[in-house]
Amino acid sequence: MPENSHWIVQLNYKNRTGSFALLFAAIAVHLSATDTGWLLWASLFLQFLVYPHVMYQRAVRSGRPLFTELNSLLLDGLLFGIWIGLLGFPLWISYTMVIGVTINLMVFRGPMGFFQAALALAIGVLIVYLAGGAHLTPHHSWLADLLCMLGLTLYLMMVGNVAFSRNLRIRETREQLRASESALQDANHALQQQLTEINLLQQQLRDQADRDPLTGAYNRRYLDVSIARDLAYCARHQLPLALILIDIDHFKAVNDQYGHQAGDLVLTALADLLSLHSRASDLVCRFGGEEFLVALPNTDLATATQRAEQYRCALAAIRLDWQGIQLSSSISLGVAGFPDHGHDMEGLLRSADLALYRAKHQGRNRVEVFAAS
Ligand SMILES: Nc1nc2c(ncn2[C@@H]2O[C@H](COP(=O)(O)OP(=O)(O)OP(=O)(O)O)[C@@H](O)[C@H]2O)c(=O)[nH]1
Repeated sequence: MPENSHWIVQLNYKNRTGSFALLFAAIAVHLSATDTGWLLWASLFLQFLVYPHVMYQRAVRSGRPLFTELNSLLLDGLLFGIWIGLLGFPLWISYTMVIGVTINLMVFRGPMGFFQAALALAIGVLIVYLAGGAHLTPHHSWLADLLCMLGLTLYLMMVGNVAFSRNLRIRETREQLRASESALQDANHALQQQLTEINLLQQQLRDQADRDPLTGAYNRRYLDVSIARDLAYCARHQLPLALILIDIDHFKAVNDQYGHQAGDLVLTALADLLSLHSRASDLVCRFGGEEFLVALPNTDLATATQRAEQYRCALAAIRLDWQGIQLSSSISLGVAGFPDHGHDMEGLLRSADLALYRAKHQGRNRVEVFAAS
């Protein structure tokens, strides 16, 4: 028996060989009470002892075993109809055949199977009738009836057992599916978390690429991209834009006197202060060593000058604690505005730098606005 043939083919083979053998015995008992010719005996032998094996070989060799098997069930019905007609409708034998064929087809085809079984049986009987062989002699033989009852009972028990084991298998499969689904959900959840972490890390990396690591202010690279965009926007909408260039006064002296780390403290404090006194749309950038630049889109010169003054006063007012020493610093600031003092980044920066230069030369700790001289 090939192991890889369809399970329905296997099942029907077992079912057919067993139940046909019992039917053979029942019909043999039934016929032994009558005067039966050798042809009928031979037919009985072929139908119930040889036919199941032929049908099985046919299904196994078929490219569509399930389809072939279901067709064989219809053929069973037709042949059973012929036997019922030929035997003169013996009660238990007929009943066993009708129930067997009907249940077999209904298992695989539902209610449609019932009608197909009824049709196949009826055609079988009709063939016998048309051939003139039909007669009604439903006499009883208790042994034949007993064999039929036994066969039918065994058959129904087997159908019930198959239904039970298939149902069990379905339940197990469903549970396995549920477990896999839950594992998949867990994996999906973990993946989502990893994705969120990756996004966060990417965002941090982007931020790090755009910012100065010491002060957290934006770096020159970011400024170049951002200011070009802001300038284009302000030019298109005829809005002002101001730059404030800021330089810490005598910063070298802080480093020399208190050390580089004290200088770092001043730089960080200034960056924090600039961010604190700026709008979200402003850009605070560390421009060089101790130089910062604030870009203020949509801000006129007067407002920018006020802001620069605000920065200056705020730094002058704070004292930074460095190892018990109170550090104080001042800044000089140069202010330039678009479009009056330059139309591009270079022009504006040059103007702001000149204003800063003047603030330094006029005594430091002051704000100067660019003025063409
Ligand atoms: N602590 C610290 N110092 C820095 C950093 N970057 C640049 N500097 C120092 O900043 C100082 C800048 O000095 P200068 O250009 O002479 O300017 P200044 O001493 O501020 O003098 P004025 O600008 O003329 O008032 C140098 O000593 C640099 O070493 C930094 O990241 N940390």
